[in-house]
Amino acid sequence: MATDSWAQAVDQQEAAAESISNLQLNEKEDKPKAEENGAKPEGEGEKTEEEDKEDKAAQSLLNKLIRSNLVNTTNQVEVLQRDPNSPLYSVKSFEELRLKPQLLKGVYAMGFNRPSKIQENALPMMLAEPPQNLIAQSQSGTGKTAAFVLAMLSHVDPNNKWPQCLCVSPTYELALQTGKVIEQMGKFYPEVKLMYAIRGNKLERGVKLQEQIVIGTPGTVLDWCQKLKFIDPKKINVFVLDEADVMIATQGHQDQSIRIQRMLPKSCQMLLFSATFEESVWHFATRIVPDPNIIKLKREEETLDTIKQYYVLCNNKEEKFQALCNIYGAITIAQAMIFCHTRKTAGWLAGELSREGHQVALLSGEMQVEQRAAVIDRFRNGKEKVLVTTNVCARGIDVEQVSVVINFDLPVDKDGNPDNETYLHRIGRTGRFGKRGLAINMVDSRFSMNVLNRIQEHFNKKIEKLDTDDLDEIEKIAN
Ligand SMILES: Nc1ncnc2c1ncn2[C@@H]1O[C@H](COP(=O)(O)OP(=O)(O)OP(=O)(O)O)[C@@H](O)[C@H]1O
Repeated sequence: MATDSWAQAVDQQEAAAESISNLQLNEKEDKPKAEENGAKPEGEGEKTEEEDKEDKAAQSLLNKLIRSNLVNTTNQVEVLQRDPNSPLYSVKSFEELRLKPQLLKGVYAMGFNRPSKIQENALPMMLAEPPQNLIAQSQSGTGKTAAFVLAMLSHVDPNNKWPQCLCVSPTYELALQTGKVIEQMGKFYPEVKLMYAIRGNKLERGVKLQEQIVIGTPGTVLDWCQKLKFIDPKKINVFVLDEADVMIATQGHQDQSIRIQRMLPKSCQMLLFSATFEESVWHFATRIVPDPNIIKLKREEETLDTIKQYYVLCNNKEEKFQALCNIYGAITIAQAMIFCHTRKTAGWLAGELSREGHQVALLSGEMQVEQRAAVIDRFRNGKEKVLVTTNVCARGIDVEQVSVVINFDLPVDKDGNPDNETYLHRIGRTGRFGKRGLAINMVDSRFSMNVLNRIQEHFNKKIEKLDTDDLDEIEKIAN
């Protein structure tokens, strides 16, 4: 998807300060032919699900909405200190951090008993005197937000009635989510006030903010510092840039963030967080954060080792549906996720399945993020047994109890090449959920057979053929 259209989407969203649904723009009619053949979607200016995938901001928000606790990982944190000779502190308890009592109370009230893996190292660095700069990368749900919120709250002086901490987030909704964490953690520290620098928030000219923490989107924060002078950037002593990987998807946001950073004093502590760390994020991070300490926590690797993989040969989507019914008729499936390439197929399939009497949940790109979060929640709680979805909606979402994954359409990128990474995400398991699983791929054309073969080669794991007209054969795969 072109960066420009994404940028435009974000700008519109900020301007309207409305719901996240504005991010799902202008979907035109799907092209049924391409979809039925399993061929790659052709699109001139058409926004397909694969392009929606780029919608990282919505994905990130979805993850936040459905996450109720920390993501566990057995990987070790990697720490690169700016000064390798200085001792490396890590803490195993929040007491060791000598937090203000009202903050410690806030942390415990949130149900945190001990620092998360990334917090063990990040918190001592962020709270050190003199302040240290930090670039931290770890997947969503590992405790980054809680860490920098605690650092901001620790560094403000509530007696000073001006902004001292500035936090920029890629979208209005993400800023609000972080704001909620600030409010929760600062519950017993009511002297500290928070202000949202987002486009819908209009202040009178000439006002000087009295709130100690300002959180907002880059464009508005820049305006408030530069043009409108609501904030004196020279008095900021902590600058946080959150979700750097989402931020850089918009060129405008990158430039604005850099311009904000340049207005801040040299002594200001700079902190940058990202869920991923590709080259472009790294390049941006080093422009925002001089002399950084670096903390990285690797994602847990997914593997196909404990998964039995099959494919079924069909001619069209009706046959694929029939094959699915045969599978359901032969084996007991507690919960399954079924992936389709387009919203249209997903909608059709969900309808057919519920006509067959299945309790089906449908996740679709035109749903608002909050609605999607609610659907995932219901499915997780077992209220529905089948979740039909396109890739974009379910990306990065772990539903531990799902034992069967069906690729009604195989994952391909926008050029029609196999999307191995997505295949692994859908089907693979991390060590944590090391249960055995079953994956069934529907093949309905020479094109999709070719995709399947290439996926097989890529992972060097055999995908067995399954005859869904043979009930005995299907029964065997469940054992
Ligand atoms: N030390 C902790 N103990 C228990 N729960 C924690 C701790 N730190 C954070 N959490 C909780 O874990 C979840 C994820 O934390 P947090 O949002 O800080 O992670 P993140 O890495 O910023 O992820 P995201 O970018 O998706 O928000 C939240 O529900 C948060 O309340």
